Amino acid sequence: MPDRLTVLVTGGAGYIGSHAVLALRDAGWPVAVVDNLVTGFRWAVPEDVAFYEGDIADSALVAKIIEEQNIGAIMHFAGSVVVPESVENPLKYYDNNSAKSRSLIESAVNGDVKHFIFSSTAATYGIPDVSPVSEDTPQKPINPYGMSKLMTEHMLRDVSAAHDMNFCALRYFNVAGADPEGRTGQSTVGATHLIKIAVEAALGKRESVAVFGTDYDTPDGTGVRDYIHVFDLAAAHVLALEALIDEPQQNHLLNCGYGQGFSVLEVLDAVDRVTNLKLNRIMEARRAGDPDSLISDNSAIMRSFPWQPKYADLDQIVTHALAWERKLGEIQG
Ligand SMILES: NC(=O)c1ccc[n+]([C@@H]2O[C@H](COP(=O)([O-])OP(=O)(O)OC[C@H]3O[C@@H](n4cnc5c(N)ncnc54)[C@H](O)[C@@H]3O)[C@@H](O)[C@H]2O)c1
Ligand SMILES: O=c1ccn([C@@H]2O[C@H](COP(=O)(O)OP(=O)(O)O[C@H]3O[C@H](CO)[C@H](O)[C@H](O)[C@H]3O)[C@@H](O)[C@H]2O)c(=O)[nH]1
Repeated sequence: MPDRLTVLVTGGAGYIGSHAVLALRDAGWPVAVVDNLVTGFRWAVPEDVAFYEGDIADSALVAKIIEEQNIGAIMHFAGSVVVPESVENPLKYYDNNSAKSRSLIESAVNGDVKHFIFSSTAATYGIPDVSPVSEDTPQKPINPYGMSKLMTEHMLRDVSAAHDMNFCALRYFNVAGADPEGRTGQSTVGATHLIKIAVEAALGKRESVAVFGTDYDTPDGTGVRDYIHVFDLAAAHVLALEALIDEPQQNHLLNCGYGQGFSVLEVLDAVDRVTNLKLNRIMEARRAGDPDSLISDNSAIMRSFPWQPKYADLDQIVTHALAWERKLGEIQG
């Protein structure tokens, strides 16, 4: 069993970060969180977790946290995540995702932090020529969001070669669902993700769900994605931490998905099934920049870590997303 170092989770008040905090705690890892609460929520972090409100680029603050909490590893979720916004305002993304990651990595090196886990994305692949997509598929992002993340992957590769730090970049496919115990979930205001939107519609928070494009080169003409339950994704982060500690010379670049695709219509059918409702679907034109299909080849993560997904089931993902959406209604009043 590796030493119980303390893990600094950046963006731990956000959607995926708050699940990682719970997964780490459940596995017995001491945790601290830094978050500037731009899109996150203070209440999403348990009271007994050390919480620092501030920016990852505030080097004095990060140095203080590393010192005070004896940080041995960083899980870096903090960032800006809206693809169309990155097209309109690329400098925001190159600042918050690339420049500020550079600053955080520098703080990690200066603070002698030995392990770094980074939230990367399938958006670094752009529109791949192959399906499923493996890690050696050329990374050709088609938007500033994907490019801003790819730049950070490159920084980590170079820094780990020059300094005593190893890293794991996890390239998430489509993250969805919520903590099965209902402790946290996706609370993002104005979210654009399909499953979040569909459960909002099921609860009457929206009138309808738009289906963006019906003429894709897919079996039913709508976009196909590989949806991964956020609980299983958080578990993969804990395994990544343990792998980095066990083998300090080894880095990992790994896709996170189940290797199974579902179309937009299949997702909406699942929501109908789970809720016993019929969502109002509005067929619309394609959304700019959407690939037909994005499915992960997940054989590398299955080989590298003892990862055993528990919720690789679309109906389970929808059930948990729906339960959280209900609870969120109560929290928000
Ligand atoms: N949601 C997805 O489907 C998805 C897919 C691939 C990758 N990712 C990546 O996962 C990470 C988490 O995404 P999420 O969906 O949980 O988003 P989120 O917006 O819910 O979480 C991001 C958190 O980071 C905080 N933050 C942002 N900039 C910060 C800064 N400069 N300093 C300190 N805190 C800051 C926000 O307040 C928020 O709590 C992101 O890096 C994102 O790019 C998400
Ligand atoms: O209201 C909606 C929302 C989405 N879609 C469709 O549903 C699919 C999934 O769209 P999402 O917006 O849920 O997710 P994306 O695949 O666009 O992108 C997500 O996954 C990417 C990686 O694959 C990036 O990480 C990105 O940050 C994250 O939002 C796409 O075919 C999209 O066109 C609709 O039809 N209607």
